[in-house]
Amino acid sequence: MDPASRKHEHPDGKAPGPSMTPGSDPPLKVRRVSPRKIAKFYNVLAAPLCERKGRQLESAEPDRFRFFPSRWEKFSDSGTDRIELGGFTPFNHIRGSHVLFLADFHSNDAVLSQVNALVTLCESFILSLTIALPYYPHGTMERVEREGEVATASTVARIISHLPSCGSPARVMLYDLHALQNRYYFHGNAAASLHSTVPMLLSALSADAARIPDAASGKVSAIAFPDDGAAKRFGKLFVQEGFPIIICGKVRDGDKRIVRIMEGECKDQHVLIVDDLTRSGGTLYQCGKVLREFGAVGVSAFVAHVAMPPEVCKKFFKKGSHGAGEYAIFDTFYTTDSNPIVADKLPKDDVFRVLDMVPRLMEDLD
Ligand SMILES: O=P(O)(O)OC[C@H]1O[C@@H](O)[C@H](O)[C@@H]1O
Repeated sequence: MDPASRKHEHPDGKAPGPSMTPGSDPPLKVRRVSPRKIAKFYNVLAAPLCERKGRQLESAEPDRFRFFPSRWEKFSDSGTDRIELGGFTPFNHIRGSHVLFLADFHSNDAVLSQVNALVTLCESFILSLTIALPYYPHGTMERVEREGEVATASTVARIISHLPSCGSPARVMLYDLHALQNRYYFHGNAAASLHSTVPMLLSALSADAARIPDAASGKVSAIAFPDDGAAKRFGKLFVQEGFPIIICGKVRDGDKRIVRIMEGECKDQHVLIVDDLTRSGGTLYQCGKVLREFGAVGVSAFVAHVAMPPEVCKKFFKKGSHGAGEYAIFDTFYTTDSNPIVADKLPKDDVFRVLDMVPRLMEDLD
C-alpha cells in the first residue's frame, strides 16, 4: 500500500469513505460507540441457597462481579435472624456501588430474612439495587377466588416496593412469571423486569440436536403446550425455531387433570411439552400420556420452575432406588435451577436435566 494513503486508513481497517480520500481534510471526529453493551460492575450478595450462583458469577467474570459471602444464622434463644452481610469482606466496600442480590423466596422465613438483609443493603449508600428472583413462588401459588382469601403475591411485592429508596427503584428480575399481571404489584421503590428461561432451553436443544440423529433416538422434533395459555405465551419462540406445535387442552377435575390434543400432529415425533412450572406433576404426566397414546415416539418435558415436593419428583424417576416411578414416561425432563430448594436436590443421573441460570442472568443483567 502507498504509504501516503496508509495514514488515511479507516480505524476499522475498512476502505476509506468518500470524505477520506487521500489529500482531503481529515474527517470530523465521530464518537464511535461499541456495539457490545457496557456492563456494570456489581457487588453480589446472595440468599443462602444462591451463594453457589454468587461464586459462579465471580469466577465467570471477575471484572464484572465481586461476591460478598454472608453469614445467615439465627439467635438460638429467639430464633430471630442473626445476619452479617459480607461477613468475610469489609462491608463498607459496598458503598457507592451497584449491588446485585440473588434472592430465593421459597418460604416465609426465607423471605423475612432476606427482607431484613435488603433493608440494610438499601441503607448502605449503594448506587443501585438489582434483585434477581428467578422464581417468584407467591406469584404462582395464589388463586384468590373468594372474598377473604389473601393475595400473598401482592403483600410480598408491597414489602419489596417499600424497601428504603437507594435513589432509583430496585430492579426485580423475574423469570417466566406465572401470572404476568403480578409484575404490576411492584411499584414505588421497586420495578419488575420480566425475562424468560426459554433461551436456555433452546440452547440445550440445539446442543442436543447436534449429537442426536432423529426423533426416534430422542431428538426433539415438535413442541406441545398443555393448554392454550402456555401456547400463547411460549409458542412464538418455538415457531421461530421451526418446530411444529401441538396444543392440548386441560380441564381440572378436583386433583385430576384431563388433557386432550386440540391442535397439531404428534405421530412419529419426539415431543417436548413446555410449561412454566410443575407442582403435582399431573399436567405434564397427563399430557405426556395422551401424546404417547397418539403415536409420539418419545416425550420429554420442560418447565421453567420445578416446584414439586420430593415425593412428586420421585414419580418421574426412570431408575430411582425403588425402580421407575409412576410418571416415568419421559425421556428427558429439562428444568432450571430457578428454585434451588427443589432443583439442587434432583438426581443428576436420572431423567432430570437441570439448566444453570447463571449464564442467562449474566446475559440479562445490564
Ligand atoms: O399439574 P401441576 O403440576 O400441579 O400444575 C402445573 C400447572 O398448573 C398451572 O397453573 C401451571 O401453569 C401448570 O400448567
